[in-house]
Amino acid sequence: MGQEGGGASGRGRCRWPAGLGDEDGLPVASLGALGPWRQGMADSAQAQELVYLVTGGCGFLGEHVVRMLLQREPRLRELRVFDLHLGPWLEELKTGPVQVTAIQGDVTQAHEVAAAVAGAHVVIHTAGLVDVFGRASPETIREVNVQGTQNVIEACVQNGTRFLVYTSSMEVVGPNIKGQPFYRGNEDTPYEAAHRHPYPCSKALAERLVLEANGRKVRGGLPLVTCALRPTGIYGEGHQIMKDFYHQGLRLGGRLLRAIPASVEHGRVYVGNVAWMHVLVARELEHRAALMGGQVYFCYDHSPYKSYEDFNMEFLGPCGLRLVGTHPLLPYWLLLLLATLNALLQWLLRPLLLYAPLLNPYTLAVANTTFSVSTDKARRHFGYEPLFSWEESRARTIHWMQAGEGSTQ
Ligand SMILES: NC(=O)C1=CN([C@@H]2O[C@H](COP(=O)(O)OP(=O)(O)OC[C@H]3O[C@@H](n4cnc5c(N)ncnc54)[C@H](O)[C@@H]3O)[C@@H](O)[C@H]2O)C=CC1
Ligand SMILES: C[C@@H](CO)CCC[C@@H](C)[C@H]1CC[C@H]2[C@@H]3[C@H](O)CC4=CC(=O)CC[C@]4(C)[C@H]3CC[C@]12C
Repeated sequence: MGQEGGGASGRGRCRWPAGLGDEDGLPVASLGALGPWRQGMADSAQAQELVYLVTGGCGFLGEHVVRMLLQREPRLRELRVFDLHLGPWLEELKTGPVQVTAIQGDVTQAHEVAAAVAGAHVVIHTAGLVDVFGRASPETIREVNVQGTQNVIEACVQNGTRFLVYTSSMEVVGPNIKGQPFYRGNEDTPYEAAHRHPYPCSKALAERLVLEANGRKVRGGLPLVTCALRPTGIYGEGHQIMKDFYHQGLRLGGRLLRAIPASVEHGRVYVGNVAWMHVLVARELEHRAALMGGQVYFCYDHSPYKSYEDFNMEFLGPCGLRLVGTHPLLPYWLLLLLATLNALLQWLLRPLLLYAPLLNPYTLAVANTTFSVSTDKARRHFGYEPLFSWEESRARTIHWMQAGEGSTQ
């Protein structure tokens, strides 16, 4: 099953596995009066029968998915949390009615993945190496993001697990190497998805593998049903880069210097809503396999369209920082020079130490290119509505920022 329409497909200059057809014309879901959330709640009298596996369940997004599943999936019997590094917070979840099983493992190790998947009904695969700063080698990024995903798919097939949700990324589409804007586009918007950086290349390859696997026969003969969610830049409780900016601002005496024009629009989405979308998709894949199988969905909510820096100020402002300048304080050519110098320094210092600042030519290009989404595909296909309003998402993020050490309030 291919994507709906033939638009922003993520088919770029990375090396792709064998082609996948682009089928179209799927019927639009009619959800009736009850949205899926309320249907789920109505299900609460049902037996707790399902086993879910969340890979990367101790990461920024993964933790929110784990907590959301425990709160909003009444049919859950066992929740397996698989991660390279297990968080201590998992312990407190083990006292509830659902069996929470922590599995320390590596997605690049096929046998570890297979053991974790055995007996699971649904896999939510969020594990990934999120690195646009040159911390890891391209080979490692590929190994974790592409081979790790292939291992997850094979484990589903071998074990008879039928439902697989993959956390992809907007980066699968863009911004592309030409720096072309993607302004409030949707899943069908035509856009040349051409990448060179290892992270978007790896996410695009992995997404392709997941979509191609839709319809494969799993053990027992039934078809695998897969789909991919593409978050834009995620923010919320646990967002490390937001904390990095906060500390950078403190070092600069409570100021951040504007580097990117305010007119460059960035799509951002609250982590609680991204987690909610994963939970809903996982639940609805079973009932709407023909419609949703092999599909991609951007993750979206009611967060406002703003530049990356102006958006961050929604949270950093209440923590006592201010953004200096209505226009970039440095000309773009100078920023690019600094970014290039950073990349050169990283290369020179690599034998001695890891130098990986936020600014490099790739992050500058992403921050400086409009990429925002406007779509209702998730609502049409599986009744998604954001669980958290913008006001609530903002308040929760500010609360988390202020509770952290070093807050100026
Ligand atoms: N942070 C963002 O703005 C966005 C993230 N994404 C995607 O969402 C997913 C989650 O990202 P975040 O939560 O932000 O990153 P994160 O780094 O906080 O979480 C990733 C988790 O995967 C685990 N992991 C890494 N390598 C592993 C391996 N070999 N085996 C098992 N576990 C491994 C890490 O330990 C970590 O807990 C990733 O797939 C990422 O590509 C997509 C769009 C935007
Ligand atoms: C030029 C600097 C001046 O302040 C600002 C640099 C900001 C960058 C570190 C970020 C700007 C855009 C971010 C990326 C974007 O949100 C999309 C992403 C999707 C993912 O799947 C992973 C994370 C990221 C690549 C995200 C990373 C940080 C930025 C490049």
